[in-house]
Amino acid sequence: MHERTTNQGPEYIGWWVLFQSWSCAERAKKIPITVVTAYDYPTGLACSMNPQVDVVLVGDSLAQVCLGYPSTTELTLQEMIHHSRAVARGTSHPLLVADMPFGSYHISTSDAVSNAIKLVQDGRVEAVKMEGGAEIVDIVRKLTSVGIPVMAHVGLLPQRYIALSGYRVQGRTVEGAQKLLRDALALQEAGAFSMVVEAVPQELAKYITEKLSIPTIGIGAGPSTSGQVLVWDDLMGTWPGHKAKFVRRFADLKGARDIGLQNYTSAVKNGSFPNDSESYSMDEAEWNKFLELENQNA
Ligand SMILES: Nc1nc(=O)c2c([nH]1)NC[C@@H]1CN(c3ccc(C(=O)N[C@@H](CCC(=O)O)C(=O)O)cc3)CN21
Ligand SMILES: CC(C)C(=O)C(=O)O
Ligand SMILES: [Mg+2]
Repeated sequence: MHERTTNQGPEYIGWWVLFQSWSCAERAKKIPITVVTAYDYPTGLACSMNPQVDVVLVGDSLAQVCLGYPSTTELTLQEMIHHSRAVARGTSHPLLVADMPFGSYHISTSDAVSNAIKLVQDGRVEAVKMEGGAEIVDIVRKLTSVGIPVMAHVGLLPQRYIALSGYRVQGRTVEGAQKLLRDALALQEAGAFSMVVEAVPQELAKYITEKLSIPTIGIGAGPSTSGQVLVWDDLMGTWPGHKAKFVRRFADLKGARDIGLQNYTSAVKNGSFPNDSESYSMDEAEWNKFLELENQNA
C-alpha cells in the first residue's frame, strides 16, 4: 500500500499537473500549495496519509534538526541520499523533492548533474531543490534538459549563512529587491518548475509571485506566495533551537514526548513497569519440572 508509485495512481497529483496548472490565468484563486519537510520513513508515511500535503521536501535542514550539525553546510550527499530513501519508502502521493547539499552543485555543471542523478536513482526523489540566483542558471537549465525538475530557492540562502553574515531577511533594500526579482526571473527562464522564497518582505514576495508564471513556495515570505513550506520540527514543536519569526507551532510534540519519556523512566524506577499483562508466563507444570531438575543437579 505504501509502495512508492512513480507518477501514476488515482490519488497521485503529479508535479506536472500540480505546477503546470498554476500557469493559468485563475491561479490567484487557487488553493495554496502545502509543502512540508520530512527526514525519515514515519514522517513520509504521515505526509502520505494526508491528502492536503502536495509536496514533501527532504530539506537540508536535516543537518540541523535531525543530525545535530551546527549548519546545513556540513551535510553530505550520502547523508541526504540515506534520508531521502527512507522518506521515499513512506510516501506515495506527494511530490518528493530533496535539497542538493552544499557543495554538490557548485564544482561544475557535470558534477551537479551526476549528483542530482544520484539523488533521483539512489535517493528516489522526483525533483531537486537548490539555493542560488542568476549564478546557477546554467545548472538549472542543464538539469531541466536531462529531465530532472528543479525547484529553485531564493532569498535567505542558509547554505551561505557565513557570506550573508547570518540568517537575515533578504531583499529589504531597493537594490536587494531588484536583484531578487532578476534572480527569480532568470531561474524561471532557465526552467525551474517552482521556487522557494525564504525570509523576504511580504510585499516583495507577492510582487515576485505575480511576475512569475511558476508557483512560489514561501517561508517567511508572507501569505501571498503560491504555497507555504515549514520545517517539520518547527511546526511540530520539537526543535529546541531558535524559533524564527515565521515559525508557527501547530503542535507540541516536544511536550508530549518529554511527558512520555518521564512516565516511562518513572515506571521503571518505581517498579510498576512491566506489569503482569506485559510479561510472559510459563506453563506451571513445565516450570515445576524445570525447578525439580535444577534441584537434582545442585
Ligand atoms: N529548524 C529550522 N527551521 C528552518 O526554517 C531552517 C533550519 N532549521 N535550518 C536551515 C534553514 C535555516 N533557516 C533559518 C534560520 C534562522 C532564521 C532566523 O533566525 N531568522 C531571523 C530573521 C532575522 C532578521 O530580521 O533578519 C528571525 O528571527 O526570524 C531564518 C531561517 C531556515 N532553515
Ligand atoms: C525550509 C526549506 C525551504 C529548506 O530549504 C530546508 O528545510 O532545508
Ligand atoms: Mg534547505
